[in-house]
Amino acid sequence: MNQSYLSLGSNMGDRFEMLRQAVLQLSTFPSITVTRISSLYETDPVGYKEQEPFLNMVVQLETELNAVKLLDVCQKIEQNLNRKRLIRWGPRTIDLDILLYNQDNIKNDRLIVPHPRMDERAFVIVPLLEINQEFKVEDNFEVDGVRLWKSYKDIEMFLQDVRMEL
Ligand SMILES: Nc1ncnc2c1ncn2[C@@H]1O[C@H](COP(=O)(O)OP(=O)(O)OP(=O)(O)O)[C@@H](O)[C@H]1O
Ligand SMILES: Nc1nc2c(c(=O)[nH]1)N=C(CO)CN2
Repeated sequence: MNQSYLSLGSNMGDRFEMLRQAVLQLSTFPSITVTRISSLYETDPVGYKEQEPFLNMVVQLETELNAVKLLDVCQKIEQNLNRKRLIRWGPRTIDLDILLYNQDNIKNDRLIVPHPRMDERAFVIVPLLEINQEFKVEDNFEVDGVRLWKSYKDIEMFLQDVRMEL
């Protein structure tokens, strides 16, 4: 069995519902078990700044899929949730990135793992540290623009939560 961590982010439409649907689709995929979820964080946009704040979270999962197959699933979920992306690092309904896959270092034409930009992204590191205390951060790591938005006791409580957010 393989363990992986994914980063999820949304800043278009009903951001909460996008995250909830993405985790629901992951958790109902046959060879994936979502084992932990972080809290949800509201985060200032990084990279391209002229856009709405994001909701971000990180999930831990176990899977029999190899990393490229897992990426296929992530991209399928992005399509299902109607992701449209016009600007690099710009607004999106949902983004799923593979942060870690076991302790593997992967580099091929579709995938780089660990995710090459994760170390500099507080919106990734803060939720990741919440569910993976073994992850080592750089000494000068700064947390800026990341605010706790909502926490859940467990995955079921998250999946059952229904709210309308515009
Ligand atoms: N670890 C990874 N997780 C997800 N996609 C990756 C990874 N490494 C490389 N990729 C590739 O990156 C491509 C572009 O991904 P995407 O459009 O989500 O980028 P982005 O989210 O805008 O930017 P960033 O990669 O900085 O988060 C994907 O088609 C995928 O093949
Ligand atoms: N706060 C925040 N900023 C971003 C995000 C994101 O998920 N959260 N995703 C990006 C593209 O990967 C670019 N900038």
